[in-house]
Amino acid sequence: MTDLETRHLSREVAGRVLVQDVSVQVLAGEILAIVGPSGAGKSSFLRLLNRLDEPTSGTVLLKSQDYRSITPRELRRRVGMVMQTAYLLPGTIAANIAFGPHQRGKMLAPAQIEGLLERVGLPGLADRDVSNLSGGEAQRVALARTLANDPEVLLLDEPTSALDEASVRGIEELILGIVRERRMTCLIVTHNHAQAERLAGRTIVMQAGRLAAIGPTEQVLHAG
Ligand SMILES: Nc1ncnc2c1ncn2[C@@H]1O[C@H](COP(=O)(O)OP(=O)(O)OP(=O)(O)O)[C@@H](O)[C@H]1O
Repeated sequence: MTDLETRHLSREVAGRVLVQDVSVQVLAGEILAIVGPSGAGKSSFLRLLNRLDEPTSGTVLLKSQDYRSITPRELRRRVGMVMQTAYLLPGTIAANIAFGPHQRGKMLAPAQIEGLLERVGLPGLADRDVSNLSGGEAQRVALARTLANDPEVLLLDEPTSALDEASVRGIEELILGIVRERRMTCLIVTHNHAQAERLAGRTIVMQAGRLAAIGPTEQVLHAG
């Protein structure tokens, strides 16, 4: 089943085309990698998918529904995003995780917060202040914070590129496990081809804002 579809998605800023006519269908439970040279528009493309940026033309369908008919807040709940560096709010880990649901008037019980922390490998750390977390721990909190919103789609923008090699593998395992368990749809921007091969069944190559290739990861990355 197609969970997320882009139709002729384009974004132009000041006469410059950042994303050009990208049409792609992503299936429920699928991890799709987005690779390509620096400046190819990978992050720009991802940011269109939860309307952090507005497309100039084209649209996105979420479970066949045009995303322009979904309020931005609801859209961002359903389409969660984790960036290269975790932008956490000052305070405790628990407060960060409770933030999204709280904004929608929903209080998370301590047991729910602990359940999320256990899932991301940080049991018992609810009361820890986020100011002294390692990069890997902060990314785990960012993932838990996103999962607290119960999203259907997970957007990951270079989620491990700021981490040391040991943390990278841990976060990759976590992503694979979570996507499998929750049958989420996941798009991950990565410059690391080995990572794309470890995580993604299919891969998109972007070049100069366009979709230059799409297909099974190994096939796409070893073509030409
Ligand atoms: N808001 C903006 N206004 C103008 N130009 C922008 C804006 N955001 C990004 N760009 C430009 O658009 C191009 C695509 O940027 P983008 O960050 O999407 O590429 P990328 O493929 O993710 O690159 P990288 O791998 O280096 O992160 C770049 O040339 C960038 O400078």
